Amino acid sequence: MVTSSAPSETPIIPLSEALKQMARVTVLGAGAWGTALARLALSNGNQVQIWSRRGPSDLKSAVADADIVVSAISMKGVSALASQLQTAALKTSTILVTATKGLDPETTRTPSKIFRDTFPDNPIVVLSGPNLSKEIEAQLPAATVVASTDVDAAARVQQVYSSEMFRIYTSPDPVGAELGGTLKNVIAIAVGVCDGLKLGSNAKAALITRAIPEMLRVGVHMGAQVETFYGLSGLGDLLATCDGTLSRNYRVGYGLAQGKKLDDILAELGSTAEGVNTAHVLIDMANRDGIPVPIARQVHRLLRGVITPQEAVGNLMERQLKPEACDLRAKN
Ligand SMILES: NC(=O)C1=CN([C@@H]2O[C@H](COP(=O)(O)OP(=O)(O)OC[C@H]3O[C@@H](n4cnc5c(N)ncnc54)[C@H](O)[C@@H]3O)[C@@H](O)[C@H]2O)C=CC1
Ligand SMILES: O=C(CO)COP(=O)(O)O
Repeated sequence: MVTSSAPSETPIIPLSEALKQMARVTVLGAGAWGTALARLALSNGNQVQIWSRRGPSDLKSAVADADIVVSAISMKGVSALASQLQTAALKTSTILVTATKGLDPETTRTPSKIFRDTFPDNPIVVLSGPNLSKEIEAQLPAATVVASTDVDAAARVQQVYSSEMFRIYTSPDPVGAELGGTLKNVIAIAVGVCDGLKLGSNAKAALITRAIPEMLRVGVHMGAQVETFYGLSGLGDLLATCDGTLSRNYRVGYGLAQGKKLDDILAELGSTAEGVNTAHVLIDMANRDGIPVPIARQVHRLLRGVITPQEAVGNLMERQLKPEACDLRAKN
């Protein structure tokens, strides 16, 4: 039997009881992830509707009665969507869940920060973890994190989404949870290059491991908690996304290593690979604030066509020698 809730001193609620408290859920975005999140909520007995910018329903009526609004659109649309939602006069009791993994190109804000700035009175929850949508749609077991500074809102989303096939943990660190999911996309591009060049298991292990201090440096700089990066939304998502061809970001790197053009790879994918935009935003931030991100920097140069995949590998291998110890304030 699946149970909700976490610490041992809190009462354990049988899932069947939790499901009686069904919610009205509106999912924004009918792409791969929005569709999967709508299905998960529906199969738990919730009342679900899905809104998409090209669909027939208007946003205002789609969110009017919602207890929970889940935003699962690409990063490029989040800022405009938040403004549209403001016009739609969202109720302040509505829980806003963001499932997007990206950074705003104009402001470097995460989606939860955009929603927080636009809706200061609404509970904001981040949903993030190792959740390749194809596996979720195939009803394979998965786990994720719902993170919020509002403990009750996180618990409510946990209850609405938890099932025998989708295990949900709460966290008090929304920024850490969404940054883990966002930053690993850039690393997945690097790992795709590594595999595409057939550099072997040693190189891949080194790349993934060295990515962790890099992600931590950015995370700490942006106000995230270190331990979050060692959980499902950090290390967990990094491993899932770097595992192979189910990840679109990995496929971007793999294609580049095969000599394909970025535009052709993206056209072939036909869906979102957030790591491309994230690399640009991240490097702007790293340059501005002096954050060392050596792997992301090589990915960025490769995406811009300034270096070849082989040169990216050489540039990483030939950096100045140093101790391994992970200094979060390292200068190189
Ligand atoms: N597919 C997956 O396995 C997972 C995806 N995510 C994240 O979810 C987000 C969406 O990804 P997918 O659904 O896979 O991508 P997708 O490419 O399948 O769908 C993107 C969706 O965003 C909408 N959209 C794009 N620009 C928009 C705009 N300007 N205004 C309104 N809507 C807009 C599209 O109409 C579409 O519904 C990304 O940030 C991704 O990193 C997170 C976890 C898993
Ligand atoms: O975030 C994801 C899995 O957790 C999806 O990864 P991709 O966007 O690389 O397909």
